[in-house]
Amino acid sequence: MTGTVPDLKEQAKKKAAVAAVDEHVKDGMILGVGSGSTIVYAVERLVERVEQEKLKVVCIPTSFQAHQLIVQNKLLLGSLDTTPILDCAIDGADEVDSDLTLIKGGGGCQTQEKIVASCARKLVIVADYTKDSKTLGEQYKKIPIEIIPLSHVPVSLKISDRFGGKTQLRMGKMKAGPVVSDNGNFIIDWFFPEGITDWKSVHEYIKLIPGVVETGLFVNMAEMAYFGLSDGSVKTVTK
Ligand SMILES: O=C[C@H](O)[C@H](O)[C@H](O)COP(=O)(O)O
Repeated sequence: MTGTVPDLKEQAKKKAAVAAVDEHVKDGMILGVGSGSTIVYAVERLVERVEQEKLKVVCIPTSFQAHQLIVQNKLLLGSLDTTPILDCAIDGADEVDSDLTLIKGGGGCQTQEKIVASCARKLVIVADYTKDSKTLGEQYKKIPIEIIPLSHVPVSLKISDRFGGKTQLRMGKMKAGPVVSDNGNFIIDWFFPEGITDWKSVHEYIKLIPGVVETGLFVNMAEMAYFGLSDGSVKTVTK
């Protein structure tokens, strides 16, 4: 059986990504391109459709990774400077609750992802079945928070004093020292305690702590989520 579970998960990511690109991408649109492993499948499908249907789609990246995917696949690269209003953004998530509140930033990209999503008429999430939860924390136990480097100790203290739980400065795997985001900042992972329900207030409180750049909580932003399931089907949830 070893090896079949990861394959199922990859298939589920791909199914969700293909379904979302097929339903939401239209000729002439400005599209936000998210970050992470699921979005790679969305870009693959986008490339197929652009080639087959001769679509003109301007792509706005949400990270260095997304920028590279767009450039390497010879898609049309745009920016928020020239196109600050997007028709749609397609992105992954680390966990999605039944209200479509999201945890994002497992790859440290939540700040640019949130900026791009905030400029889009709709945010569509693509994910596999392991991300589909009733409440946040069922599967993913932490909120990634991007911070200005010198603030990591006071920000961590303020979060754990107010809400409990435990914070951890994200450390590099190949790099000595902390992970540095695409914006030159650090990431704190906050392992939150059980029982939190008002994620909007949590986000607002943390966001106002000096030094915090952005949280990985996306509240009232996603309009629709596509989850690839283990049986090969796709579940959609609409706000
Ligand atoms: O920082 C990373 C992003 O928020 C990703 O969209 C998120 O971590 C989901 O990534 P994946 O599709 O690899 O699970």
